[in-house]
Amino acid sequence: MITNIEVILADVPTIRPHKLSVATMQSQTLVLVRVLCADGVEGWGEATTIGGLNYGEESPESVKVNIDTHIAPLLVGMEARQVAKAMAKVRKVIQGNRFAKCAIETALLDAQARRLGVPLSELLGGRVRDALPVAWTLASGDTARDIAEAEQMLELRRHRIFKLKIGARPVAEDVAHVLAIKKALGDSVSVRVDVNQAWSELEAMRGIAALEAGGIDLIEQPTRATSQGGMARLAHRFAVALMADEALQGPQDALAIAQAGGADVFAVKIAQSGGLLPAAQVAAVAQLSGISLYGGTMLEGGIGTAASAQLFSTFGELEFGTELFGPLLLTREVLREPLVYRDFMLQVPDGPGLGVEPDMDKLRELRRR
Ligand SMILES: O=C(O)C[C@H]1C=CC(=O)O1
Ligand SMILES: [Mn+2]
Repeated sequence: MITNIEVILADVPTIRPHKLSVATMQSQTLVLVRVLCADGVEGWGEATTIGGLNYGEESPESVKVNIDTHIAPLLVGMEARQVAKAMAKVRKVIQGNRFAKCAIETALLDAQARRLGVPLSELLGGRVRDALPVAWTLASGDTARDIAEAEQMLELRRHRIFKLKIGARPVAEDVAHVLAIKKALGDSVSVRVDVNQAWSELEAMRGIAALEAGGIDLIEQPTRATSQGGMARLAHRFAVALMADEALQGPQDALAIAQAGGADVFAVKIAQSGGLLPAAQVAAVAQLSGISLYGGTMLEGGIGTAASAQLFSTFGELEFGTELFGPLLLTREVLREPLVYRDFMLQVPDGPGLGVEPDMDKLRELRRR
């Protein structure tokens, strides 16, 4: 039986300012959900988002209030082993709130997988890989600093895929910044950009043409998430891969984008999809439609990152890799044993459930009061 659900907010500074077109992050608010069950098993999930309400429509505080006030009372007293039944109730009664639903579903699945003594991946169809390629995001805003940072990552053998956050500056300036970095790093690394919806369709036509000519491998969410027609026209026009991120808020969007030819690649995000199982459906739509997969992040800490890794390990095809570097952007670790990044890959934890343990002493110190 589910006996208690607790939501913890923890503010953790980032290792450097992280500049997106919608916000500059100096810290990240981790939103952690802990589900306690009568049989002594507990499960954890994460609902971390980016930049308060700059990026999405749920804030850390709204997730906490909505779980505490509306979602937890629905679940306490229900059978903890019946995860699908519990989530069906939440999905029937609660509109929206995809991040909150994801954290709850993750925690219930974590508990159930621990009970069964299997890694969470095995409840999601079973893993086909034990390590995932991980991109690093260069977002200091400074070209020389970004190049130095990328060279350091190559040296450490931590990342050889780099995603650049652009869209805050005029198109020509952003293009010059990206191409200078591409030129400095050479052809053995993959350089990609994320515009976070900043461009108009006309700006996108100019920007993408220049980036494609400069050897950039992937263009993420160049235009407004709501402009599905625009993305489809751009995807039709250019050979370089275009990826949907903010436009993908679950399986229904996945189906509509696939039918409209509105992307070559899907950034699958567990929270943005509304949970691990809806995210698996997003991936299934992609695979059935000939759309490539990429494992996205909301810059979560170790718990959400482990949950994402458990799901992405089940994807048969993962052509563009992942960006599960969230914990590496944070100055504090919340796990007892940090996730392992080695040889450009994140090792998918293989213990029961998420395969990671939160450090309660560190959380007590970091949590908001
Ligand atoms: O993809 C996004 O839009 C959000 C996030 C993921 C990596 C990063 O640097 O920001
Ligand atoms: Mn993105």
